[in-house]
Amino acid sequence: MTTTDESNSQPVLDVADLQVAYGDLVAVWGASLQLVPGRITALVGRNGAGKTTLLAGICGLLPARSGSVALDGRAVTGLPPWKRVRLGMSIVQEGKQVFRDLSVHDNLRVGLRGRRSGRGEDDTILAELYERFPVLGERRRERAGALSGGQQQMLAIATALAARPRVLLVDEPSSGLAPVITDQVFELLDRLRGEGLAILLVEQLVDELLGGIADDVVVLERGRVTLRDRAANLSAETIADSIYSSI
Ligand SMILES: Nc1ncnc2c1ncn2[C@@H]1O[C@H](COP(=O)(O)OP(=O)(O)OP(=O)(O)O)[C@@H](O)[C@H]1O
Repeated sequence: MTTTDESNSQPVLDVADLQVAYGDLVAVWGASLQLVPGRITALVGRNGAGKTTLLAGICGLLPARSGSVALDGRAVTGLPPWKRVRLGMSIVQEGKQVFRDLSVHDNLRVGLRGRRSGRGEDDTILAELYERFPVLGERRRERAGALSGGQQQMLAIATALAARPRVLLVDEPSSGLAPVITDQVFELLDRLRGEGLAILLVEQLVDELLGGIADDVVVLERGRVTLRDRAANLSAETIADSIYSSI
């Protein structure tokens, strides 16, 4: 595996030697990575490499077989997902995961429930989200299922943001979206990075990643990390070589 210097910032998320399995089928064999505030780490690899499984292990949707996950230095490895959300880690799962039969507003209210603090701030957070996502404000009373695919993806991200995370895990947000909408999603992630979020982004669009959205790249191949480096040090060819190294 290739590794280079990490950022000077303290990691907010530290994943160490994490192994995740479905019964006897081990899908992730001891993956390690760190996320720091204000940086986007891209997680790439071909279909079935274990990216979604790794995200599930990090956020607690799947149990760790071994290894650890620490958030701000606190071990969260054995905690259920909702507790990790309360501690500051939110996930946007693949496939525009929204409650299609609930209104836009009620979807966001579900997201608010992930927060640790009381309800006093709910209106402030909702107002901030509608300011950030004006189209969601305009369509707040409509069923989420009536939104376009891009708007549903934005709603899924907004719902994750309602919990005010410091770490955001995002699984292939470009999936099924037109390039112009994908650009909008990446612009949003760029702004969130600027606001200090630590982001782990599963993405197949390697050219887009190297075009500025990724600060760091982690390649997963058959459940193992085969490359970890700053995006600035990498070319699309290097990444492709690593992704397909075992063919
Ligand atoms: N629910 C499941 N039960 C059993 N095996 C699974 C399950 N989900 C995924 N797998 C297997 O785990 C391995 C990793 O799958 P995973 O979905 O994490 O890969 P991925 O890199 O996210 O792929 P993709 O890019 O297609 O989403 C694959 O061999 C897959 O078949």
